[in-house]
Amino acid sequence: MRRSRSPPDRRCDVDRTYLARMGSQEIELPIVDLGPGKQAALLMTIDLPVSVLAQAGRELADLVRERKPDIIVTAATLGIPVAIAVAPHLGLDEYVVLQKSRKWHLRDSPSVEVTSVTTIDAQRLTLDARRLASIDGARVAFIDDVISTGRSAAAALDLLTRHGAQIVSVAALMTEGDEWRSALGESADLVQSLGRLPAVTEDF
Ligand SMILES: O=P(O)(O)OC[C@H]1O[C@H](OP(=O)(O)OP(=O)(O)O)[C@H](O)[C@@H]1O
Repeated sequence: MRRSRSPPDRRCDVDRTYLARMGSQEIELPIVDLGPGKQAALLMTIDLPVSVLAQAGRELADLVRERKPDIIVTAATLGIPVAIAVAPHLGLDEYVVLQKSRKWHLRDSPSVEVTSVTTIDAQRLTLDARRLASIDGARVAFIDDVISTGRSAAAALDLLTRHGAQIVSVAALMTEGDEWRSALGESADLVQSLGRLPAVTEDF
């Protein structure tokens, strides 16, 4: 695959990749279809080299640290490696995952419906009832890989605040476009990230 060395935020129209700046690092992302007439530069944390994600975790922790979180909460699936990369740099050994798989042991746990930018059908974010005590009254940093429409983060914040969380940061490796600002409302001011991807568009 031919690599373009264009600066961040330049669109690469031939090789179908996009070079983005994520903190101190440059990452090359595939441009993919996200439904009829919609394309995006796709950041998948499972496709990043371990060393790149580790460095990003250090740098995202450097941003979040000033908010003094007691605990990190993330959303399955692709936010999990980000939470694990960030936590040690904040001196945190515990994190909570809002799960998406329907499980017998979660059938009595609180949940909320969500449809993200990538998904075709609605999913549910579930907060394991056994972890409610870790959330109630805690300063929570919600950490995800990407914030695009903002619907996942907004749903997560709704679920967490209903169970006593004080949200002090909504952090992501990258934001995508600006749609998330309206979805998050006042909580948009809490967003921290290492970079920005172009909006999902018809003509990438
Ligand atoms: O701002 P939004 O439009 O909500 O998009 C962002 C969300 O989309 C992705 O998750 P996805 O729903 O693809 O699930 P996955 O992590 O399980 O792949 C990503 O991990 C975020 O949680």
